[in-house]
Amino acid sequence: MQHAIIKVKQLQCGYGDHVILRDVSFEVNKGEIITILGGSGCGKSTLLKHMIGLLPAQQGTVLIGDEDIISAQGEVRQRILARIGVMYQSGALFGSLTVLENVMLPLAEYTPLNAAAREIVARLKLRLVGLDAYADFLPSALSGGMQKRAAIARALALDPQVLFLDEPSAGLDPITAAELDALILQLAHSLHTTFIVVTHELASIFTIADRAIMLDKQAQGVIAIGAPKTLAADPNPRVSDFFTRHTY
Ligand SMILES: Nc1ncnc2c1ncn2[C@@H]1O[C@H](COP(=O)(O)OP(=O)(O)OP(=O)(O)O)[C@@H](O)[C@H]1O
Repeated sequence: MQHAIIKVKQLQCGYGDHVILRDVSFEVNKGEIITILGGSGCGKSTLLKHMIGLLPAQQGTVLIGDEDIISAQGEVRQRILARIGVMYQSGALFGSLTVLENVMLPLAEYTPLNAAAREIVARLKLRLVGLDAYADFLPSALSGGMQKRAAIARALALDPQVLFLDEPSAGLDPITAAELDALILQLAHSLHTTFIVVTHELASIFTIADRAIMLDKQAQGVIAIGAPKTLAADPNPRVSDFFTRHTY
């Protein structure tokens, strides 16, 4: 039986009174890789930011496990946040800290581990993403693809059940982007982590996604959910045209 680890229910999100997405409802099963798709400005990042509790929802709930990240406060909120890892589009590594120190940061913030234990855990995460030899480098000394891997290692620091990635292949060449896809698949299979990935990249979508959620600016919401192959053959052209790069 499938076990939903995330349940988004009638979520309405936006900024202030301005609504970007309405009535968004879907579930994500444990271990699934879900991609969030849609044209520029349709609200992919906005949805992601609501799902990680960074922005207040106008309506609805986002259950992670059985707890609502939207309304959670204090200790409950911290507990939910410790269950998720996030990689932002830019990678957002601290430039003045080494790669190892970057990965150790969440461990200092959320765990009682001492410095020696934090280092052991952080080195393990760097090994998982193939960067163990680069622990003492500053992020600026790494290539774009390696910076993304380091950011994923940091997002993995707390052994999250769910990893959110915002456009992980942005700015990468196709070969490096494909290597990152392979890493995502490897992590999903070996750690059974659930992935929610915002991406425009068709190659990535077909490679990694079990299911895709398509948002639409005009509809202000979800217009399709399903396996990429199914969406590519959807009778609604607003869905299938995304896969053939048809423009309006
Ligand atoms: N901080 C903000 N305040 C007000 N409006 C915002 C803010 N951030 C984004 N928006 C608006 O919300 C809408 C959705 O933006 P969002 O960045 O979520 O789209 P997206 O699908 O991720 O786009 P892209 O693919 O271009 O990154 C856009 O119209 C954008 O102008």
